[in-house]
Amino acid sequence: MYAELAVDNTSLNTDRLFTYSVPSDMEFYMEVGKRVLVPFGRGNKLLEGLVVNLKRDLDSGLDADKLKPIQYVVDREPIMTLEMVELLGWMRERYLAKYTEVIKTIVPNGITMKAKKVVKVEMAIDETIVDPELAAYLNSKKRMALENLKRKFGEKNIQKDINRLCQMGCIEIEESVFQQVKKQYEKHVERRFKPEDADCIAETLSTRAVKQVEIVRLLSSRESISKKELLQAVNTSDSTIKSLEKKGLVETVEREVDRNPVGREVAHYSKIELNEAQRMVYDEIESLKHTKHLIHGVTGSGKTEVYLQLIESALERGEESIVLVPEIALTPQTLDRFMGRFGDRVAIYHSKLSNGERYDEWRKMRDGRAKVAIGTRSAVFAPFRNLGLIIMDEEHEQSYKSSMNPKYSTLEVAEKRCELEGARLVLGSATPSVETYYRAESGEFKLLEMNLRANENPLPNINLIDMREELYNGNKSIFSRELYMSMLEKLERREQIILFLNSRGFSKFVSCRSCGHVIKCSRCDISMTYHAEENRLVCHYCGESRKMVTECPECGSRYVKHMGLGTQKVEAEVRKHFPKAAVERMDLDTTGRKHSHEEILTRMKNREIDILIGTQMISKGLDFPDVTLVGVIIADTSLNIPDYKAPERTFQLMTQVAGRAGRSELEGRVVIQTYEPDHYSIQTAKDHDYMSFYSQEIMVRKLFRYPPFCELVDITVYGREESSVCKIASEVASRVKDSVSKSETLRNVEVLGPNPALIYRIKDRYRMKILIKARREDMSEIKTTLGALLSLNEKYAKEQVRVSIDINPSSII
Ligand SMILES: Nc1ncnc2c1ncn2[C@@H]1O[C@H](COP(=O)(O)OP(=O)(O)OP(=O)(O)O)[C@@H](O)[C@H]1O
Ligand SMILES: [Zn+2]
Ligand SMILES: [Zn+2]
Repeated sequence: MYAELAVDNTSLNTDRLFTYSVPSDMEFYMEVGKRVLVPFGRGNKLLEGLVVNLKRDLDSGLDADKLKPIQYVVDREPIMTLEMVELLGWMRERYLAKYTEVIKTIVPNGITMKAKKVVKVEMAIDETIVDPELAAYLNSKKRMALENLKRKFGEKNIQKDINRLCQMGCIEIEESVFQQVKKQYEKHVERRFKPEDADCIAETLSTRAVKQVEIVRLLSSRESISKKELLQAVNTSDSTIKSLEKKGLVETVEREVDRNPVGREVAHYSKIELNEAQRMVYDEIESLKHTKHLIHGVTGSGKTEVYLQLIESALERGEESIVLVPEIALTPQTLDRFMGRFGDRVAIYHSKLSNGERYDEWRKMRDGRAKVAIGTRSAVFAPFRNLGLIIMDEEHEQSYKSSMNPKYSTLEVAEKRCELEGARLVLGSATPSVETYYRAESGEFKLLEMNLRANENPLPNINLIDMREELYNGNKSIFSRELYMSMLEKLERREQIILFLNSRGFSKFVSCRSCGHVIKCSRCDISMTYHAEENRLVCHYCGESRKMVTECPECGSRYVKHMGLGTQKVEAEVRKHFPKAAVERMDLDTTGRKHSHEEILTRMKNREIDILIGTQMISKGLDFPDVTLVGVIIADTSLNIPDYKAPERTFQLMTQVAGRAGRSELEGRVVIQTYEPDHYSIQTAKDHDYMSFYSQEIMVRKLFRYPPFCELVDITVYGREESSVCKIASEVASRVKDSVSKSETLRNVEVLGPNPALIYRIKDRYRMKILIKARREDMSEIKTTLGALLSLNEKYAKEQVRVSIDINPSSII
């Protein structure tokens, strides 16, 4: 038998499978998806590999005698199912990534092992031949990591001795594997008497042994208890337990514990009777297996309850479920609903978990103790074996696209996984992405609508305020009169306020404060970017550039500015104008500590905060009944990011933020301040009119040829030396252009660039971009060229330049 392995060798630039022979005594437990250790390269260094394929016959061109044998099998159970191994291969091709990169994405850090050198003592060491302390230590331990030995005695002191002992055959150095993440153990006290004997035992114990009696009584109703808990409950010390142990009534054992990633108790969250709209959606999804669904439901329509009940019915069938939420929506509120309904059958999975926590959660799923995984994008790889359902909430969110290799789209991976494993896929959003909605219209997803809020309250009324008029009328403050008055009113009624600042895109675009005109590129209809160093405006799509204007080309006003306003400034203004209100700010600065995010939300829930100021972080998932006013300080900042997705993002943000207001019986109000009240993103958001937004946006996409009407390939060339980056970027561009123009079939492919990236320099690295627009059916041919490009990275590395490729990036700035 032969095995094809993906070997974990980071120094290798070629990405292929390596063939090894499987020793015959290993054959019966060799399986695809298990990890093995193999000697690699000339030095026969012991490396880890994943079994991707098993074969009876050898491919021609390979010589059986020259193959090395596999040395160890690491896993007793495969770490990947056959379907996951297939997904691995698919991801590698789709995202032009390496095997090892994809494996490390699918299986969490900490599961992967590292080979370590271990010293094994073969025969007793005479203390006269080496340092006596070392000899004594070796003799007492028999086996230890070389690392530890070095640490204890110092590298220089032992090197000679170790070599000498090796030559004499007293010790041997071997490679061994250690699990990087240690399991955690906790002491438990177990009952060793029959519960019905408890009374009898209690009587026989000395009358002075009150605490012992208490423990016996406590254990009469349960088999075991953690020692810590027991000591607290009975308020006693170790010696009490020891006495009982001596009498053979209890025994202390070590038990493995799961780390608790939530770190708090969660209240039960009871089932809610579905209303008619929810019921229809639920029935539809339940009736069709193997299908993809899109729930388009307004904010507060009760999508979460539908998810919960779908999971429940999957559980009844013995199937597992994955719930994906965007990074910023993984709030305690969301978690509580799932944990509150399904308890410890829920595993949590996101980037903020420690390695140990992630390892625990992973095994909980793999071993079948958890049946529901909830988490951010990597939860799509939850190691379930009988997957029935993947739910992707807020389907349109950017954080579902990975920006690290493999640069995968969570939606695509979820689709593929559902196809491979015969599971249902359910997408949910109040503002589906244009691409997804387009696919739903064309029948690829089953479209399900929920148009009303679950509690039958109307959606909040949205007021648009034209900030140009405010200025015209002499109001230079960041609050329009309308917003100011509304805030006063709500504070008086002791209701809560959320102020939202769209932090994306500040200082980037240039606009006229009197007429609202934004400087745009003449060829791309995208706002130009202000480059302070050269005092110029540049279009990041086509490269057009011109001098920064001093007066508005539209109205001649000299009040042309690039914008700049942060949450801190907003907070200061709020405190100045509303000195009595309890104000809190929630942004990246204030939520750095591990649970600070939770703390702020808890205080919000407890009504200790009157005004919560925040960025994107507070735009979704929050369900506070007393929030009756949402104010958007400036809406259009995200509109002017030079990205074709800017209008869509703005519409989504406005709709989501507005959705935080008026979720209970109290009437909600939203005030959106803007310099571009006529833009279709803002107009349609005001009317809660997704369809109207979609139909305008899809026309723009078609006209300018953007997704869903093409696939985008974003090539970034970056490095420290500006001239090398530019040189290689044009080389890359002409390679791509060449292969496109030579091809018969690639006539519809456009290659744009090279152009400087929006953020031209990050951490001293210059970045150039090349953008390819292609049809989906052209992609496989293009990938040949792209693959060749990536293999040139080795050559480019000499000039410290790298090429990175992103298929359908979440933004192209
Ligand atoms: N059938 C129902 N009857 C009454 N109330 C309900 C029902 N279903 C859900 N709710 C309540 O309605 C509120 C909104 O529901 P939920 O948060 O699930 O909506 P959502 O569609 O996920 O909203 P968003 O997209 O804004 O996060 C919640 O407080 C929930 O408890
Ligand atoms: Zn103007
Ligand atoms: Zn342009």
